[in-house]
Amino acid sequence: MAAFSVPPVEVSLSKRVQEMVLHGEEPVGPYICRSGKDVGENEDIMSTSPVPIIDLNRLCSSKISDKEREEELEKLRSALSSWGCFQGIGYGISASFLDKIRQVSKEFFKQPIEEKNKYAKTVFDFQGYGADPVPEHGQSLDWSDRLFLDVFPEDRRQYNLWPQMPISFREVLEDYTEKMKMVTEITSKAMAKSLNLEENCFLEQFGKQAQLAARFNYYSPCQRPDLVLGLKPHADGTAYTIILQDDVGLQVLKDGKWYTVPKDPTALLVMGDQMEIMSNGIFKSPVHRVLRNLKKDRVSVAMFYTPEVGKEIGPEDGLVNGDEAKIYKRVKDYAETHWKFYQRGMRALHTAHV
Ligand SMILES: O=C(O)CCC(=O)C(=O)O
Ligand SMILES: [Fe+2]
Repeated sequence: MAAFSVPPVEVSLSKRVQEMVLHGEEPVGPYICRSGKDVGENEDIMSTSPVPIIDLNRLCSSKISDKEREEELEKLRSALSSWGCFQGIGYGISASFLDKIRQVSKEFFKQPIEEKNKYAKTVFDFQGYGADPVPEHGQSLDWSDRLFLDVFPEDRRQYNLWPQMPISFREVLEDYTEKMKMVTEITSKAMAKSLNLEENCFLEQFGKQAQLAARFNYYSPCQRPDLVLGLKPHADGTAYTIILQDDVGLQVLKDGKWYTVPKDPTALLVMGDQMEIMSNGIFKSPVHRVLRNLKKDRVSVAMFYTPEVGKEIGPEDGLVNGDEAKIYKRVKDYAETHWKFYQRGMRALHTAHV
């Protein structure tokens, strides 16, 4: 299968965008529309989308009948094999806590650049404040502000890069990390059960030291949302990513059409490439992007969940009948392979095909 290729963006535009971000400028003038669509495309941002909602409480609670549980599992399987993602609710995390993590994220980004630059990273680093690593000449850059922090295993934390302001940032992120560990456990088990597999099989593949990294994204209001994207079309190289948003802007591609992920204060969106590999292609990993908004800013927290460093993962035995049926092979550190393609605006899933 050919790699998914996103239309290249002019090198000059990429450079210009980065310079403008640094100087807090807004885009004006005849730039190429980065989504390749007509001006005014953002009008569909408010359209309601049928991105499936899965109630995880219905899968875990003893008060739910077997029939209802089966129905929810079927819904989950169908969501992941058609949309490749779902909005998860019922994880048992309070709305007020989710508001807290959105709040500290926004407060961090609203600070003056000098304050944020205390946590600045170089263009070669992953962790810290600032744009993605930029080794590729002409790599297309996103119109967003970012903070990227490894949060689990704990020895990967670089606390010197964790913001000291707002004052509660560290405590809230530590708490959020614990909650996300619980979310990955519930989600991985639910995914396995939806495929009639032993519930721990995916967790065992990821390993006990599976990694979590938080990417805080901030998209300021933009005078020309028709000209720039907050985040270019891409898929995630993670086992799966868990996205918390405070407003609309995120869109997923399905059957050639972009759908806006609705705003739901307690929902966590789940999607990622490695689940496609481990489910032997039954689940799909969707391409997604983020649009900018004329008047409102937006914050999201993407928690990247990846297998332990150096751990091989592959299609579950229960899903393949002999090697012929295998669509994907076993891979190791796929997220790194993915990253190299991502920087060139491409997908990496073809590298995992048999
Ligand atoms: O901002 C969002 O909602 C999406 C973020 C995302 O796709 C990413 O960080 O990979
Ligand atoms: Fe993403």
